Amino acid sequence: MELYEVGGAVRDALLGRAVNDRDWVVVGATPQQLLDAGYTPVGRDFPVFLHPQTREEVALARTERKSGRGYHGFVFHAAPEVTLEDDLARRDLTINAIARAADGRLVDPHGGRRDIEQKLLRHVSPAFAEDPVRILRVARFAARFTEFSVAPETMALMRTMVEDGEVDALVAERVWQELARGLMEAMPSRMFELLRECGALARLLPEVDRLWGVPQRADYHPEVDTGVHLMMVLDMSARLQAPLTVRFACLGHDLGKGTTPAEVLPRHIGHEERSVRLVRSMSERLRVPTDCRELAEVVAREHGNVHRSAEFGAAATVRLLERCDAFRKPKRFDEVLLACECDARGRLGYEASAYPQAARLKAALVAAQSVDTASIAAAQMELGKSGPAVGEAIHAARIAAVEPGLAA
Ligand SMILES: Nc1ccn([C@@H]2O[C@H](COP(=O)(O)OP(=O)(O)OP(=O)(O)O)[C@@H](O)[C@H]2O)c(=O)n1
Ligand SMILES: [Mg+2]
Repeated sequence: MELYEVGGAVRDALLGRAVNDRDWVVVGATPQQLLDAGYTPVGRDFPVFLHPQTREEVALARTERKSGRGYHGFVFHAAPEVTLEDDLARRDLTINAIARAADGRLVDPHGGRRDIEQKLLRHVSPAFAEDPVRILRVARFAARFTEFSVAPETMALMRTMVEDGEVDALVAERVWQELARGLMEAMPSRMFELLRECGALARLLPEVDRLWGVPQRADYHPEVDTGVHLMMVLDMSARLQAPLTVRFACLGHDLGKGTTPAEVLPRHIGHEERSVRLVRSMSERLRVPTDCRELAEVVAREHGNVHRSAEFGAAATVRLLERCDAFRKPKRFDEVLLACECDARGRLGYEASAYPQAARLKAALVAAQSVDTASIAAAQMELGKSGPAVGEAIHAARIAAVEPGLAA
């Protein structure tokens, strides 16, 4: 049997990028031979094994045939007579279909090196269409390899796949997995722009797709278009190295602007509440993890208030902190502020602006946290008061604690 390194690791090495996970393909072996050599099988029917020492993934060379729609219905054919070339031919992109033998020799039947030089994301063969997840993969590779463009024939194929309803059959988990990865790349906007271009965004995230063509007030938003603004906010979240929770909150914060009645435009009165509902339904549909979803809801609801908080007095400031649940979740509150900063700076001409609201609210939270809630509660109990009275006394003490700092 022969082992070849394949896929992302070979690509990334040729690109001069750091290599994280390595994938291998083995040719001329049976599953039993691998088991005898100490490899551990992954899953049941999938011809993938873990190397006895390195634990890296080693897959039997295989061909794939699709027997159904969406992400179900794959039939694998792995046998000792399947060649390396057969295996490379079933892969998604030419840059991902290069193999490296143990002696360093490259096997590159689809011009992967040429496409790396020309910075092109190009599909290997029409078999690309057998796996609709690949549309999302191309989009997230575009967000990562920001210099690369999608070959016109690959874009055309992606469009046809969308028209054929292929992305409608994708399961939520796979969509979220790819979206989450793309959000974490260097230029998330490129993922969404590509998905939009091939029509997949309208199928997968209609509430996001709808934002293009929706105007905003030019005095707040010189870029005017809501979709353009959203892309700037996402790229700002990458520039500020925000975690996934924050990037997802950025994605959701203005969804409500897509359902503003035409006669109100370019104003968006009450868009925050509409955003919250849309974030909620989108999160449910995609099975978005709870931490992402909860942060996104808070940011959707409160981002306007956080922006305006520069002019808030002590009482309004404490109410904002309480609505954000900042006392119980101070770390999450930092993320709320970071998402709001991305929103404020994700506007044409504001990219380098300061966001003093964040420091001001953080200082207010620290001041309000100094309030000794336990002894206030005890004192109220002593007076025979309970529940709401305790809450009011704590609230008042927090306002008093915040006041001096805001005046300074
Ligand atoms: N839907 C898919 C998934 C994977 N692959 C192939 O399997 C390899 C390994 O897959 P994976 O690790 O998911 O992607 P990488 O290309 O390694 O990218 P990453 O850096 O994100 O791991 C890919 O390079 C590609 O050749 C494919 O053709 N179609
Ligand atoms: Mg990989």
